[in-house]
Amino acid sequence: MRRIVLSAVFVLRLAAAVDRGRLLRAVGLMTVGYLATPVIALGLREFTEAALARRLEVATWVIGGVAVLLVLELMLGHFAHLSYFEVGELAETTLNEELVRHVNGSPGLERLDDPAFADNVNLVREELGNTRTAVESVLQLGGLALQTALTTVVLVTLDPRLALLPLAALPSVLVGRWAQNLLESAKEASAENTRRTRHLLALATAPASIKEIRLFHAEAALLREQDANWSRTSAVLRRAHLRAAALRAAGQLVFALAYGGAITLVLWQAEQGRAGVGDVILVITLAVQVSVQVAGAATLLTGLQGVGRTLDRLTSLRDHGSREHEAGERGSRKRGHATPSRTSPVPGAVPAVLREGIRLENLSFVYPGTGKVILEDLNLTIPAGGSVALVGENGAGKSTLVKLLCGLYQPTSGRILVDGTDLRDLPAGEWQARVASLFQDFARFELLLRENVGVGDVARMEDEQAVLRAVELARAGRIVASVPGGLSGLLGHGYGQGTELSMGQWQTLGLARSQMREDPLLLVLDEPAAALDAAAEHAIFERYANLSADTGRRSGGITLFVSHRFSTVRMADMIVVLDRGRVAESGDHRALVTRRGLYAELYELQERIYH
Ligand SMILES: Nc1ncnc2c1ncn2[C@@H]1O[C@H](COP(=O)(O)OP(=O)(O)OP(=O)(O)O)[C@@H](O)[C@H]1O
Repeated sequence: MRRIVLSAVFVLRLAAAVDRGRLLRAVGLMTVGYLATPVIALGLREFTEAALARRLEVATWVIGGVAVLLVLELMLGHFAHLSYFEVGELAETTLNEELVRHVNGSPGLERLDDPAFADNVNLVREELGNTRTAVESVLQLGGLALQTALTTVVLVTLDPRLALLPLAALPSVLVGRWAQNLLESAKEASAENTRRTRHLLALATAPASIKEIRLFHAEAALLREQDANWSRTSAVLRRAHLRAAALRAAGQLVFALAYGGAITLVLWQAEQGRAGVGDVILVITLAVQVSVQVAGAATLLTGLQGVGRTLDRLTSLRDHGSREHEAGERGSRKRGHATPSRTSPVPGAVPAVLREGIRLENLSFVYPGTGKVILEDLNLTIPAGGSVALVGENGAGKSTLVKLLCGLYQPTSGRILVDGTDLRDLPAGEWQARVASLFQDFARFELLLRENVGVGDVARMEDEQAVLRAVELARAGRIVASVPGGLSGLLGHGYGQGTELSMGQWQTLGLARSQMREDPLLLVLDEPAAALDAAAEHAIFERYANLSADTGRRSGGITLFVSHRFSTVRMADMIVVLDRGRVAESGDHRALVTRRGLYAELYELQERIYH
């Protein structure tokens, strides 16, 4: 019950914060509407008494009044709905924004690797839609409470024993909540199975997997697996539904007995001459209203219980963020954040121009929540203004190193020094503002083409010249020409009939995105040409080698790229070979070939295959 009360208070506060005026209007309209219902019952009693006594004029006036009240009840409900519906939408938008803040609330990705956090995010995303109706539920509950109170007063004026009628409705409410808890536990117990069933359905219908599924004729196997999953889930749910139905029936039985008792009591009083026919009609009408009110309240309470759970999850996301923040503060105090750096003019400030470069000192990394060492004791100096190629087998740790350099993860031990300052001591947001990137798993922003590219530098997203320059640098002009509407053309089928692009074209736009920031201190291109043909990749790297020399001269910026194609890798000023999380060797192409180590072996192997 405490959770429901807290949820109701939270929802009302949120609604008042987003639109106090609309909320008050809805409360006023609903109060009048809800109070009309018991008054209608009183009117019906007066009408019956007047009609039976042949006081036709009074009967006509009363029934006219009842008709007006009925219309008012419906109209006010309708107008109240218009108000609270909009307040509900605004409240949901506010909570959506809060969710987005929690997911993106830290510069790193660590929180998304925490399974509990990721699970909560998924559940909140699925359930947030329900909070839209929470404002309505809370107001309706308030209205029902008022209505029941007035109904009880009217019943008590007839016979104090009739006050037991609304009380007799309480067991069905309590039992209803118990039944709901049973259902929720069953849902939670089968949550993993339900998610698996949904995942299988998504696999069988998503454009990304459908080609392989069709060619492998895997749809029957997927359906069988989905059926088996669903049978397991539905067995658990069926048992819970049966028990919940039995409990609810028991609760309703108590009320049914009280309902029968109330009618019998008033009929007996009528027989004794202590109550009129109008009173009998009044009690029958009010008893029906009480049962409707109680059933309504039980449903609304169940809904609010669900909203309470969503809010609990949101709170746990919020707490997660605070804990992370406190841990970060403690960490930076421990490292003595205030110690002035030797090379950085302002302690903790991102340098405007990179002078020395980036140094890795005994850098090791383990993904949070896992025990596997991915990078181990890396020591490396990447000079300012140079281009670096990272090579190594699949799973060697190249992308992981890239993510660490971007400040998306913190080293488990060791340091990354930017011109001598520990990256952890630089404001993460400021560092990331000087990083331009294209990741292996680049995003397909299904937006306008201008936005898809411009998001690489949000401040200049609408600057057509800046976007065109980035397009030109990435050689994406032909894509712009082929999309109807050019820069203003919509991409993808995500929410409209935009132009669908090939994988290589999406990636080329990703490249353009990475060119939006001028003079980045670090440009990372993680297999930026995996979806491009060899000639296009070669041309792009040649261009980037020249560009990085330009950027290097201006800002000392480093261009770091990951590639498996050695014909392009050889252009880099420095090549770093990673082998199972360690630096196997580093140097320029000539030095590494002369060394006749792992690089020379892999290079010669590719040369033999492709020439
Ligand atoms: N978010 C993550 N959580 C846990 N482990 C991860 C995560 N991302 C990557 N790994 C693990 O880290 C290891 C290195 O992955 P990484 O992507 O850095 O390799 P890579 O050298 O870039 O490989 P590839 O050439 O295939 O892209 C892999 O074994 C992978 O399973």
